[in-house]
Amino acid sequence: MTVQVDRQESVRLEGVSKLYGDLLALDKVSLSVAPGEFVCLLGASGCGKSTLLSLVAGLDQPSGGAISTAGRRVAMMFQEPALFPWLTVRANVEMAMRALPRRERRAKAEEFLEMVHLGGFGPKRPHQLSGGMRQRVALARSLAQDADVLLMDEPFGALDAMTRDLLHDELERIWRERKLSVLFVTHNVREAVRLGDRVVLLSSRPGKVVEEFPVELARPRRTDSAEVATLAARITDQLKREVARHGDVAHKTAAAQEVRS
Ligand SMILES: Nc1ncnc2c1ncn2[C@@H]1O[C@H](COP(=O)(O)OP(=O)(O)OP(=O)(O)O)[C@@H](O)[C@H]1O
Repeated sequence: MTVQVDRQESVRLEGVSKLYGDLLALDKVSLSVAPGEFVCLLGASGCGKSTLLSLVAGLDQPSGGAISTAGRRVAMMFQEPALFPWLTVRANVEMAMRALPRRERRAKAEEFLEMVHLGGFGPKRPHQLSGGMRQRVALARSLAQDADVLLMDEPFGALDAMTRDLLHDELERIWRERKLSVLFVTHNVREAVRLGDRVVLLSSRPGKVVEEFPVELARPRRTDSAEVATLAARITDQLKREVARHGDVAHKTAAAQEVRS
């Protein structure tokens, strides 16, 4: 099934379901991301957030429904930077641009490293960098794919709070400068409110969109501000209600049967 995407959407999911054998991971999820929009996806552990990103990235196929990225280039970034340890930082970024001539590739890699504040670190190896710096390299590599849509799966989940704050600032700047559409998965409600134009809450498995929260706070925001804390508390309450519903086996079985039939 194909899905029409209008100019106001970079990514569109319509009634997307995903079954792994008997396990229904996603149940008729409909969601869209506008060009230049930053959408954060929250939900209990195992509710299908990573599954959703991998479907949008085309790494796997949905069992039902349709997904479109309207021909836009999509890059994905994971919690682990997954750099090649035997290559230099610059060569890791260059890997994303193998189609370009060597000289151009090298110049662009330097440009992307500057963008993430790692100018001068190109000749280093990943093990010579901190965790935050390695994640910056991964971000530079994603940007080097010349993507319009950036899918981010808990990219800062393993970092300390201070490093995460710095990376939030950098990601926000790059998102604005490059007019990216971002779909950002996190467990951290404050992080979602700090970054998102919109926070989408998925139910416990099978994942379904239960509520969307527009974030109308001025940018740049501070993770520790009262405004962020207030909205984060509201979202957390709703998230807790979803987690509490997790034992609803009858509902899950019925939904799985419906997708299969
Ligand atoms: N390739 C797979 N084969 C079988 N089951 C899978 C596969 N990938 C994910 N699942 C299952 O699908 C469900 C959703 O997993 P997924 O990783 O998408 O959730 P998540 O919301 O990203 O979880 P977390 O927040 O813990 O990272 C889980 O029950 C998981 O065990």
